[in-house]
Amino acid sequence: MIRTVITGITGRMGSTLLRLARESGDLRVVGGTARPGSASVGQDAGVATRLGPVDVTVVDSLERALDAAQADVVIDFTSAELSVAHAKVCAARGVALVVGSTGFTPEASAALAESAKAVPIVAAPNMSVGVNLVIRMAAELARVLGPGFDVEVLEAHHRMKKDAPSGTALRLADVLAEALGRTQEDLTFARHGQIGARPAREIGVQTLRGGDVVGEHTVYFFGEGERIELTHRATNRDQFAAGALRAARWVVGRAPGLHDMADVLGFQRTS
Ligand SMILES: NC(=O)C1=CN([C@@H]2O[C@H](COP(=O)(O)OP(=O)(O)OC[C@H]3O[C@@H](n4cnc5c(N)ncnc54)[C@H](OP(=O)(O)O)[C@@H]3O)[C@@H](O)[C@H]2O)C=CC1
Ligand SMILES: O=C(O)C1=N[C@H](C(=O)O)C[C@H](O)C1
Repeated sequence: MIRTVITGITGRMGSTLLRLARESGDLRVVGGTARPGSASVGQDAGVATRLGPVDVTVVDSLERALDAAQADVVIDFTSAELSVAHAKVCAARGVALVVGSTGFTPEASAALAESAKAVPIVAAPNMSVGVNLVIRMAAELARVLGPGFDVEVLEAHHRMKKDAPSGTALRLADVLAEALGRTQEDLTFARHGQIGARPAREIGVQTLRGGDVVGEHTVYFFGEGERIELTHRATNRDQFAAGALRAARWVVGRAPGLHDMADVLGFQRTS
């Protein structure tokens, strides 16, 4: 059994992870955390998430969770800031980590990489196998279609999402830029007013927010007389959680290092 701690266990992803881990047969949830002061601290995690008792008491810090139970891996879908702090705790305690949080600044990414010198970490903005295939396919399409096509990325998420553009849209933009020999300077995140003709090198990244949209990403390749649209639509969170559990199985026992879902899935890296 892989002894697993889930941070933010009552969150949208945390509760999905708890449900799927419980059904998995090979992962045992031995700890869970929630925000200090949250009503769920001190409750059974299964009761707090309406799954039914799981005999895991929610605590208010990762340190407390790791003091209370020996763990092989921590799965963290909270926020970039908190994931950096959790990675430091994992590094100090020698526990492997899976990070699904998004919204990383360059400094936060560097801090995560620092912790990965001590323990193995898998971090990816999207843990769905389908999305990771779409990312690969987008890079391949860009390489084959070349500069004659204008490339745009559109993402849509629920009204509660805190970061924009989504981590997945940013990853798509990065792999598209690399495939097309473009740079971060070529990424455009907003258009308004007299913007003039579209620069040929531009890669647009646009954001929609509303309702309960789980996660949608489309890459448009606009050509002359034709266009290609590559779309992924998540209709629930199970595939993100299933990917994270797959990453947890993969990361336990690895040497220290920072890994992506592409490594977990055995893909060649695209960026
Ligand atoms: N990689 C992937 O495949 C995916 C990534 N994500 C990313 O995962 C992250 C979480 O998303 P989502 O589950 O929708 O967000 P939620 O807000 O539902 O979950 C985050 C949870 O973390 C809790 N939390 C806040 N502070 C602490 C703390 N100090 N200690 C412990 N827990 C804390 C929150 O509690 P409270 O509600 O009280 O603030 C909340 O329950 C986001 O960055 C999102 O973009 C999401 C889906 C898929
Ligand atoms: O916050 C979300 O919900 C999601 N966030 C991830 C992202 O930012 O790419 C992945 C997924 O689309 C859901």
